[in-house]
Order: sequence, then structure tokens, then C-alpha cells
Amino acid sequence: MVSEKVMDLVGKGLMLPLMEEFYTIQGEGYHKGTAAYFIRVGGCDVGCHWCDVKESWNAETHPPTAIERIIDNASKYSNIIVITGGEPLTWDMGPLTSGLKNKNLQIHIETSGAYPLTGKWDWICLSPKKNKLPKNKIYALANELKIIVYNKHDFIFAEEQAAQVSEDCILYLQPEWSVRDKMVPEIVDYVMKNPKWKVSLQTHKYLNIP
Ligand SMILES: C[S@@+](CC[C@H](N)C(=O)[O-])C[C@H]1O[C@@H](n2cnc3c(N)ncnc32)[C@H](O)[C@@H]1O
Ligand SMILES: Nc1nc2[nH]cc(C(=O)O)c2c(=O)[nH]1
Ligand code: SF4
Ligand SMILES: [Mg+2]
Repeated sequence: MVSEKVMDLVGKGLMLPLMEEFYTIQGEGYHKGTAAYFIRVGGCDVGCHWCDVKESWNAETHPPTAIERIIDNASKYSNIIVITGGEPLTWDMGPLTSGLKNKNLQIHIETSGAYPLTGKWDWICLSPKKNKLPKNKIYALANELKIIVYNKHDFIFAEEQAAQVSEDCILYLQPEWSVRDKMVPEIVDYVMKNPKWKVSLQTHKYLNIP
């Protein structure tokens, strides 16, 4: 049983349900290949059927953790911190990101954008999902748009989403992992015909690292 006091602190973003923290190489998108410290916050109700971290969904299975502890740990490893989940914007990211900023760290987010944007970010990777579309305000602020391609309809969805981001937002198509053999050739073909897009692969899965 989580006490009312803890629930109140979680509500204020002063504690967060922490699933895991790990130092690795950013595998995806613009910063792929760069060492980064990942903070995975539990809780997500977007419900992507192919999600590769379904264990993150139920916030109650991840211990509410004081953000000071998260910040102290993070600053030991890298000056690039990636906040992911779960869906990090389920929670108020303000206190965590200002604490990390006070340590002069670069703070990146991986988000579906399904909830209002909180926190201050150096890099926003927006990965919209059809079943819970991003809130309007995040489109203009996204630095990269990363569309997961599970079937051919996702190319249409990708274009609809690309029409809403800023001109300098970098556009990525990333194969859904379980159908990569089928979708990689489709993505390669699409990117050659539509070169405003780039390919993103989950390179950490090929490298066998977290
Ligand atoms: C697990 S999500 C967590 C952050 C946030 N909920 C989101 O979806 O952006 C991290 C990234 O992995 C991507 N992803 C999740 N499952 C995937 C899969 N099976 N294949 C390819 N990418 C996947 C998501 O689209 C997102 O860009
Ligand atoms: N190495 C590595 N890179 C990643 N980029 C985004 C990830 C995520 O799950 O948010 C991820 C991840 O889980 N591992
Ligand atoms: S939004 Fe992200 S964490 Fe949530 S189900 Fe989809 S891929 Fe998984
Ligand atoms: Mg991942």
C-alpha cells in the first residue's frame, strides 16, 4: 500500500515510479551511437500492442522513488540523460528535469506526446501513436519525429504526423521490431522515394545491449 503522502509527492513529480536506470548507448534516432544514461519511469496507458516494454505499463509495480536519488545517480555516469518509460509525460517532469539541469546535464525525452508536455528539455523525440495522439503543443517543439512502422498504413500516418511538426524537425521511420524483416525493405524503398525521411533502427538490439 502506497501512503497518501507518497501519492501526493508522486502527484507533484517529487517522487516517480522508477522501473530501471541504466548506462548504455542511445540505440535509436538522431543520437544513436552516443553514450547516455537512461531513466525508465513506469506507467503508460497508451497500449501499443507491439510495445517492447509492457512491464513498464503498470505504475504500481514500480517503486515510488525520490527524484533526488534519481538525479544523484544519473549525474555519476554521463552528461546525456534520456528519460523514457512507460510514458514519462504521465507524470509532472518539471522537478526531475530542473534537478538534472542544475547539474548541467543534457536532458532528452522519449515520448508519445499523449499527455501535456511538462519539464524543460534539450531534445524531444516524439513518437506518436494512433491510439492516443500527441497533444497539439508538442509538435512545434519536437526535435525528432520517430514513427514506428508496423504495416503499410503507417506511412500514411507518418505523413499526417510530419505535416504537424516544425520544419527543422528530423523525420525518422523505425521498423517495429517483430516485423523488421518484412518492413525494412518497405522503409528503404519509401525513404529513397521520399528523402525527407531517414531510417532509424533499434541498433541496441543488434548490439545486444540494454
Ligand atoms: C518504449 S517507448 C517509451 C517512451 C514513450 N512511451 C514512447 O512510446 O515514445 C520508447 C521508444 O521505443 C519505441 N518502440 C517501442 N516498442 C517498439 C517496437 N516493438 N519496435 C520498434 N520501436 C518500438 C517507441 O515508439 C518509442 O519511440
Ligand atoms: N539503447 C537503448 N536505446 C534506446 N532508445 C530509446 C529507448 C527507449 O526504450 O526509450 C532505448 C532503449 O531501451 N535502449
Ligand atoms: S506509448 Fe510507449 S511505452 Fe506506452 S505502450 Fe506505446 S511504446 Fe509502449
Ligand atoms: Mg527501448
